[in-house]
Amino acid sequence: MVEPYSQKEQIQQVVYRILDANLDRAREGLRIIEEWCRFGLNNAQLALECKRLRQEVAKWHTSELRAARDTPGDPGTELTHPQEEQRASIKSVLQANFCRIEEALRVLEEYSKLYHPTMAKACKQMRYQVYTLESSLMGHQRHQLLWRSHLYLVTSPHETLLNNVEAALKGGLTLLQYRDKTADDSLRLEQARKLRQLCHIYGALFIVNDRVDVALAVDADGVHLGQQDMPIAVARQLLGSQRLIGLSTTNKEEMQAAIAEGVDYIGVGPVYETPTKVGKAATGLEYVSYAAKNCSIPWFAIGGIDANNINDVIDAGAERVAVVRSLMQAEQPTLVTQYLLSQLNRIKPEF
Ligand SMILES: Cc1ncc(COP(=O)(O)OP(=O)(O)O)c(N)n1
Ligand SMILES: Cc1ncsc1CCOP(=O)(O)O
Ligand SMILES: [Mg+2]
Repeated sequence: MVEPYSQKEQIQQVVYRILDANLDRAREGLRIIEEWCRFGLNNAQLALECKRLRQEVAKWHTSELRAARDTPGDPGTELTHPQEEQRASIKSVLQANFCRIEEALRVLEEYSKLYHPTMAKACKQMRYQVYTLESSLMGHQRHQLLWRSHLYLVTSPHETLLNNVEAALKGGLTLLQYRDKTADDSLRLEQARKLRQLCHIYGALFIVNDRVDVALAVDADGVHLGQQDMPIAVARQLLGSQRLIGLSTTNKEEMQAAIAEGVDYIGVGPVYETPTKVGKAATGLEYVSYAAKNCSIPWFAIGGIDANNINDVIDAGAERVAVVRSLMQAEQPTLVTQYLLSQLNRIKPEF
């Protein structure tokens, strides 16, 4: 006759099942992240780190734990949240899976204290390593998208702000800056949050003008600073290495200083005088040509650029432009976005 499990043994079986399920969960999540690093980013270093973590997790997946598995008796297999059935972008897939791995490692850490204290310590360490991996990967994604972005919409206050931005996103915009010099902070935060959410859905980068605190509060991808704003070194300390910092420049000295200070991109202009930035002298196309020859980081020509003159700016060497009025005041922002992008993507003849 088979002896029934004692209460202690029953609890041990439950702990083993929890450990078994969460070891699987952590490995699966890591594999999902690894596939993106490998095939999506072609980044061997990040893929290798995922693989190393996967193998470290697997080391703890002993036959004793596997033997406790009881899939038919698990009421959790049928439980899914509607959000799990659809994801808006690769970013959401990655974020959801990082969350899954981190939760699984936290569960492993707590329950393995009842099983193997060394395993608990190892899981804690792995959780911190996954946080580091997450921030490197998200930083990498941001930089890749920044380099791929050729049109940058800087917003101005507008009654239909969200609609205009969404229309531009529909036209292929991948980089947005929230700029409002007069709103009070509660409106600023509310709008920043909504815009960030919109950008998230469309897989676009979201940058906040001037305000590092607002950028952090809404988990923006970065901040855009001017020459009179917070020093870059202080902003970098607050934002960390994985978020983007842009800086406005009007001449070659400012450009070289910005590169030396480690900003991720610069604004080049105002190329033309503009009512959006009253009193700021135009740099002209000369500075655009200088940037084309000398700037090693992404740069955006800005100031008075529209569908009529974009080709002059492109001919002066610009591959990326930033606009306010051209899109914020457009009747059909989707069409204008598509037009500006088509001009920026036009193949230049090689001489
Ligand atoms: C892409 C880009 N370039 C330049 C600016 C101007 O920034 P700044 O000089 O700080 O002026 P304000 O925008 O704060 O008035 C920008 N915002 N974006
Ligand atoms: C914020 C800023 N910085 C330099 S020019 C400019 C405004 C550009 O606005 P517009 O595209 O409407 O001329
Ligand atoms: Mg500023």
